[in-house]
Amino acid sequence: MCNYYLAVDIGASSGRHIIGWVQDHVMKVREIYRFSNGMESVNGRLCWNTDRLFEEITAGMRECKKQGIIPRTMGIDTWAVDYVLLDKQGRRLGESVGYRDGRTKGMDTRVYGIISPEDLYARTGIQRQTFNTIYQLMADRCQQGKRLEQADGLLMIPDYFHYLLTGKKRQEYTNATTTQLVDARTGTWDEELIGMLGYPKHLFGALSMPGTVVGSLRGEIRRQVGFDCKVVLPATHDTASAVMAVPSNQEHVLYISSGTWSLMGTERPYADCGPESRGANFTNEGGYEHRYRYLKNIMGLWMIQSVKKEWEAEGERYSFGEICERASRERIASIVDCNDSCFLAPDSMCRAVADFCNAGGQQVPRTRWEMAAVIYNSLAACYGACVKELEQLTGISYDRIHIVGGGANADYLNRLTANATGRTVYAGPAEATAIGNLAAQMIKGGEYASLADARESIFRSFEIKTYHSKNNH
Ligand SMILES: Nc1ncnc2c1ncn2[C@@H]1O[C@H](COP(=O)(O)OP(=O)(O)OP(=O)(O)O)[C@@H](O)[C@H]1O
Ligand SMILES: C[C@H](O)[C@H](O)[C@@H](O)C(=O)CO
Repeated sequence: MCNYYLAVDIGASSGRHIIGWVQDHVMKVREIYRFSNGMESVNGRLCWNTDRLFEEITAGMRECKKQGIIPRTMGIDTWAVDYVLLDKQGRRLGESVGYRDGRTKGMDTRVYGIISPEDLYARTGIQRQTFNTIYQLMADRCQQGKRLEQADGLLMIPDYFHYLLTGKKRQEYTNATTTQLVDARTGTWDEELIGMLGYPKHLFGALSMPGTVVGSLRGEIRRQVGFDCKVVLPATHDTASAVMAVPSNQEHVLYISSGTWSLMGTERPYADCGPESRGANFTNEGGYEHRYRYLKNIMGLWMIQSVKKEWEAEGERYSFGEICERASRERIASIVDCNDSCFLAPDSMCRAVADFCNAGGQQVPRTRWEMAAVIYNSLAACYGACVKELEQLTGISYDRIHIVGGGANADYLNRLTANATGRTVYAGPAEATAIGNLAAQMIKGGEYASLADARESIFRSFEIKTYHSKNNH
């Protein structure tokens, strides 16, 4: 008899319930339930529909019961930086505004009036992104009257869902670091910084590490889903979970966690909060066992998701596989800077890409497939530049790149990446985030002795495709 574990992995574009178990030291997984996700406009703000997402979470749990698979433990991971405020009764206070909403415009200037960007980076090691929680909280303070002062609790999105499941409020460490309010050295909230910014201190409690037991399901949830189980914290930031599933125990490994975003970097035992890292806008996000994810956010497959959606609105529906394959036949050479802020939340991604090409005197894509080819080639070019920066900053030469996440399925992009970086690319597993989520639970459950043990098992359990570069570095 094997033990089942349930990972609920909710990305910015889709969520899924994945059941995992270990047999003869091999990890097996099975998808039980899948649902879509995306920000929705509420009163002119881009928000997450947390009520619907929670309904999807319990619907997937009911499906587990229906299939006769009762997990021993479960855990939820999601994207980072966004949060829910709670009132004194523990109810959600207002909407959970999504990171692509424009409310943080100008909030960085306000924060820098209180603390310089240099000092902020030296303390937290987190890259500057206009949507980090630190700036969102400033927007809350400046634009939402007394909402922040009235709040009795602040939970990041997965913490909020764990709370709805168990009634227990926990603030998980890996996701907390993306707020840009955690001290990179101590791994605890930077209370002095929080005080300087005037954020209510009672919102920031003790941080809990992945592997912590949150508790059992509340009675109401037990009745709804038809079973009880323990909720165990995974690395609740999806990127932290994905990196746990990078299938290698080599000392120096480069990875790209490729989904809505492309997170490219390496795992390190310490944070580098120095001026060179700040200048290159690398981040030091907190990872499992206080490892650090030294990486850069690259706009990622959001660009492809966006053009796909636009084409669908025009009545043309294509799968990601089809888009990728058709793009591979094109020869257009135009390249855009994927990290330009014009691609963060444009009204039309197609127009934003075309305008960028036009402004630089490059060929403007004329067809859908040329548009997709420009995006894939631009992402690969960005990865190529990022490898160089990483090698310069770390002083280490890397010979391989592991691509994990849904983007590992993008065959054409993998080939372009191998050529643009001059490195061998290993693509897979595609469900790395859910697998990393499961790994944290399975280590807690005694199935694996350590993260190294889990990674070795993941390497043997899932298909990993190899792409050799035509341009050796
Ligand atoms: N068969 C495929 N061919 C090409 N690309 C693919 C394929 N399958 C998935 N992708 C790419 O992977 C991306 C989805 O990644 P993933 O499923 O990890 O998304 P997500 O979980 O919603 O995002 P995230 O967790 O990063 O926010 C898609 O946007 C798509 O571009
Ligand atoms: C804003 C993004 O959510 C975040 O930076 C990224 O790490 C992520 O969570 C991708 O899923």
